[in-house]
Amino acid sequence: ATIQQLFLPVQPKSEDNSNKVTVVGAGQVGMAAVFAMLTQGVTNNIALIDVNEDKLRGELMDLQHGSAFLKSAKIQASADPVITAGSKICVVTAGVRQREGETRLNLVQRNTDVLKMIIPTLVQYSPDVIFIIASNPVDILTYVTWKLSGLPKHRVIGSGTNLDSARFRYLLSEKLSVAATSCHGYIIGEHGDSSVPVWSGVNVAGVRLRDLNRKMGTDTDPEHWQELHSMVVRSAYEVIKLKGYTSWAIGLSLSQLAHAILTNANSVHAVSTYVKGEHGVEDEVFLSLPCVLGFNGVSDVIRQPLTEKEIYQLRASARIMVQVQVGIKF
Ligand SMILES: O=C1N[C@](c2ccsc2)(c2cccc(Oc3ccc(F)cc3)n2)CC(O)=C1Sc1ccccc1Cl
Repeated sequence: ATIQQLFLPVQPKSEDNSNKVTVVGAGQVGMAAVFAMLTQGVTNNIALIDVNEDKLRGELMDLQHGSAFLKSAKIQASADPVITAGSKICVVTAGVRQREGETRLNLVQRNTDVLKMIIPTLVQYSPDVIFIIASNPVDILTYVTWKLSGLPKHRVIGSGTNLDSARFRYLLSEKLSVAATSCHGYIIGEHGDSSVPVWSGVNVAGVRLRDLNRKMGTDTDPEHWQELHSMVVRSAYEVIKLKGYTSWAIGLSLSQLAHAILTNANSVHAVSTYVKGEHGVEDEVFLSLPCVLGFNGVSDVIRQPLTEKEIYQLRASARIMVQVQVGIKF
């Protein structure tokens, strides 16, 4: 037959799971992350999990139809977690969205109930997995995943303020007319409205902007740099109002985190990590700090010198995390 004539079989093809990534949740964030990882060549082995089988099938077919434009990607999609076996990374975007007027604790409990069903199974199929949590509220759900997974804390990471920092760097790049990749600055702490910009670290080519304007980030700053951080928060709400969700920036940020881990880059990223013992935080909470990411997840946390005010804000967030965490039914 034709195929026999075409091929002389030499040996079975190998199963390569060396860069296998599972994405849980085929929603806007999950699919943006999948698309970013495939088009950036972060991985060519993806398992996509969701409860909605029709959505999964549609996304799988649509992605497979792009194969001629991708580097021989192997894409699987199923509601059955067996396809995730042997994953190096599992990106969790699954979760329910906050309802009108819903309390954060209620949202946390509903998302915890989702995680209770999937995290233990994912660890069984991929015991060496590293989790990257993107579901909200991300800092608390990263803690929940750590507890449910039983994995060491360096193997459970939250996207945290990676997106906040990316938006901050974009706004800075617009203000300075310099590429965002050359504008450095970290937003740390609790993801979202209460995040903490570390003004002392904002720099271009190592030149600290605060050395040029000592009032930077204070209420008496004539240049109102604090406005840049407020814009980070406001733009999140603006995007929701305009398109109903966010996807591209968070998808790219998740792809970058996966890339750092899969290539053992040891590059530094603001991600939500176990911060007990740092900056005077005494509780078992996850907040964002600059972390060195490689094959084993977080290898180091960067110890930035912080102002009294920055430390106070971190500790205030830690107290709020604990208040919500003690109310969670595992
Ligand atoms: O860009 C984003 N889109 C979001 C969203 C909401 C519905 S779909 C996606 C979004 C936007 C605004 C508030 C908002 O409020 C929430 C709601 C629940 C929750 F647990 C955390 C934040 N969520 C999720 C989210 O975390 C971001 S990033 C962000 C959010 C607020 C301030 C600063 C930043 Cl950097």
